[in-house]
Amino acid sequence: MYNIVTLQKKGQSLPDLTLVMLGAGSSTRFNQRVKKQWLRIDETPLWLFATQNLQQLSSFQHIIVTTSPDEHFYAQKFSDTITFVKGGETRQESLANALLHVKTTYVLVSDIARACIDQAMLERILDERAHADCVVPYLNVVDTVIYEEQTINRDQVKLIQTPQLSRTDMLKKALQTGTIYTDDSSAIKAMGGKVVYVLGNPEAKKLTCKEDSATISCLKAPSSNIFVGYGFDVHAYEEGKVMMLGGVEVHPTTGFKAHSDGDVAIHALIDALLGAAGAGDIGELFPDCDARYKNVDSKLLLKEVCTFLAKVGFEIVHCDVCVMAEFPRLSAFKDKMRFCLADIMELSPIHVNVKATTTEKLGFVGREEGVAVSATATLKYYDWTKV
Ligand SMILES: Nc1ccn([C@@H]2O[C@H](COP(=O)(O)OP(=O)(O)OP(=O)(O)O)[C@@H](O)[C@H]2O)c(=O)n1
Ligand SMILES: C[C@](O)(CO)[C@H](O)COP(=O)(O)O
Repeated sequence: MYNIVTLQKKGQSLPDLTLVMLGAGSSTRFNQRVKKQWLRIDETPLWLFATQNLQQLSSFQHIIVTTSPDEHFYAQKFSDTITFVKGGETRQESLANALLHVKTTYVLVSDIARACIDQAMLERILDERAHADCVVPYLNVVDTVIYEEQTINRDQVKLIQTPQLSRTDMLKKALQTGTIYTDDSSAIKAMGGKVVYVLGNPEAKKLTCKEDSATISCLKAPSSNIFVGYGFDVHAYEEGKVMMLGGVEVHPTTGFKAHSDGDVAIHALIDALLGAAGAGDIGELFPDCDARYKNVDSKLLLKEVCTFLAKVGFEIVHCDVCVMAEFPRLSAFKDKMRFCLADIMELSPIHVNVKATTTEKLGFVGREEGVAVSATATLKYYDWTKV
């Protein structure tokens, strides 16, 4: 667990300040399987890297991170000192959700996509807090600016950055108007609040498209560590059902007792994959009390897990599945399972191994009460510096 409260503070201590990190975007313009908030900077996801960076520059009474609803359960596993709030459809909706939890007089709101904020820039912002409803960093424009076919005076154009410091009461009020603004200062200004502009920093550039990542200097490559996960699952036989194992039909009339299709091999494999990512277990993603998963084809669950792992920054390296069954005999199906699983995981078939064994008539497998499967999976971080 990352213990962010123990990181050393270099900067000002502002006990009446909450930090809100906005990280619930859909990363559409980044246009990669991995979402930009989950790029690993060495071992740390970008959203946490950006949060820790600000936390080292100042003290905050409370830290809130907005996450996409699908990634909320996973983000929570990284820290027990951060409050995680599910984001909304727009940046503003995510901010409004976070503000419900803010109790301090001031709130500093930052895009997780602006990860390289420096001490001097943050101090310029914090130093102005008594003089404005919102303090906002900006950059001057150095290029000619044409707006609707007309060249306009570039000296009157500002490029707006984050973090922005607002009086919490003003920001809460400003967001109640029903208009969608692309930043906090625009909402406060529209309400007649006082906005003070301080110089930002080109280094605080927002990571928007893939190409930006090479130009943002504080972002370091992901670690080359390999992560191993282990999964185990058991299902009892049930007559009158098709038996699915490893995505393949292996028996027409004796299947498994289960909420889903009972593919015990895929379930063990999913647990191994989630284990390697530190993402809990299959029940956290697909609860067996959820009607959506009644009789569900487990191949679809595996696909969903693969999409999730890619989104949060992982690539699958290799999987090994060991099926323990007295019945049916599986040697004729092992290769079919391997190819089927490899196809779903978009792996070369050589990186999926399927083994079958009996348990020499011992235990519940030996008594032909059911089938047990164990699986391991290895993952590595997606190397966004090489693509
Ligand atoms: N519904 C949203 C949309 C955006 N954000 C956050 O607001 C910041 C600015 O948004 P942007 O960088 O544009 O991120 P995305 O919305 O993810 O990008 P895109 O528009 O390309 O999908 C980001 O840190 C993003 O995660 C958010 O918390 N909730
Ligand atoms: C808040 C912001 O980063 C200031 O420049 C920007 O407006 C975010 O806009 P986006 O549409 O969410 O990228």
